[in-house]
Amino acid sequence: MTIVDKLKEKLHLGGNSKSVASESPAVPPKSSASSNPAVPPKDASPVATKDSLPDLPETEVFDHEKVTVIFVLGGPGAGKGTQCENLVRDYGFKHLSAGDLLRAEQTREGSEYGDMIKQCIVEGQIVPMEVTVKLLENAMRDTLAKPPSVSSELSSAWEGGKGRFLIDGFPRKMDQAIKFDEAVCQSSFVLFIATTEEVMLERLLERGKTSGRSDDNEESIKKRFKTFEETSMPVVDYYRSKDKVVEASIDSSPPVQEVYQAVRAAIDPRLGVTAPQPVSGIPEPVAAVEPVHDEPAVLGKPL
Ligand SMILES: Nc1ncnc2c1ncn2[C@@H]1O[C@H](COP(=O)(O)OP(=O)(O)OP(=O)(O)O)[C@@H](O)[C@H]1O
Ligand SMILES: O=c1ccn([C@@H]2O[C@H](COP(=O)(O)O)[C@@H](O)[C@H]2O)c(=O)[nH]1
Repeated sequence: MTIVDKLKEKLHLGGNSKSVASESPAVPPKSSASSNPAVPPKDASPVATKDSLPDLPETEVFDHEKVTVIFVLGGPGAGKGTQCENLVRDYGFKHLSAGDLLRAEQTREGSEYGDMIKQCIVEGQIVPMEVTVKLLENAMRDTLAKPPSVSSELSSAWEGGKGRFLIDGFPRKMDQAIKFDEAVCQSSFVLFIATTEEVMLERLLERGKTSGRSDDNEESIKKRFKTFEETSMPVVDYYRSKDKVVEASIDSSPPVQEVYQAVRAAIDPRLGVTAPQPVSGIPEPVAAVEPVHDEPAVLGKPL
């Protein structure tokens, strides 16, 4: 068994993907002074060496004809998680936050990646994509094996191997976008929400009073803004160039419910949603319907 195989076994990151690197002889990391191969030297940007990272599959693991993936992007504190909660309730999505998965892996006992993730998060840096993509792949597999309970109107979204995921805060870097679309599941579209740095800073500092997050402080927040502009906005632009962003941006400055109205109006046409039935029972055209927030969306054909 190679070092890579052993690491994967310890990490529970193996999945059922075809391993290429694990067949090669293990090459110990050269640049890290740490005994943990995934931890970068203190003065370097936190990059793990290729050998210490999980292998990823080469072709799509989940059939995008059955499994719908929507990426939810926006700056730190723009309100992605908040809007996802609403969408889960009304559309029967499974919400997967890349940040939450990384934080869970960071504190998982025995994780070889814990220190690296911790350092990346506090520095506002992007964790090497192999780790995040594998965590997402595993979470999707687990969810499809045990689908969430949804209302009867929405149950068809999870039948016969089908599923629908909101992947929040991912992809943050071009390599992640390309790898996920190619090897995990081709994404359907991107929901992009945006507000000013001033608003995001205020929200995050407020959240930081109770969140316990190591990056909800002014120093980390500024670094996260920089990474978002330099590394993550090109991802949004890339999807925009492929006409996969629902709107140029949804302004997330107004109150939550107002933002949610804009979110629903933007995603419904892409989802093929038929309007929630009005009291009279006569369906109205989608464009004319003011979203009814407490009613589930009736989903049309898969994307
Ligand atoms: N429209 C809004 N108006 C006021 N406060 C909001 C709004 N949307 C979200 N918030 C608050 O702002 C904070 C950040 O929101 P949220 O956690 O949803 O952002 P996020 O984009 O997921 O952040 P991160 O990228 O850091 O995980 C939360 O405390 C949330 O309650
Ligand atoms: O794809 C990703 C997503 C997140 N990260 C790291 O996690 C933190 C926090 O992310 P939130 O979405 O705000 O919860 C982010 O700043 C990155 O350090 C990542 O590396 N890759």
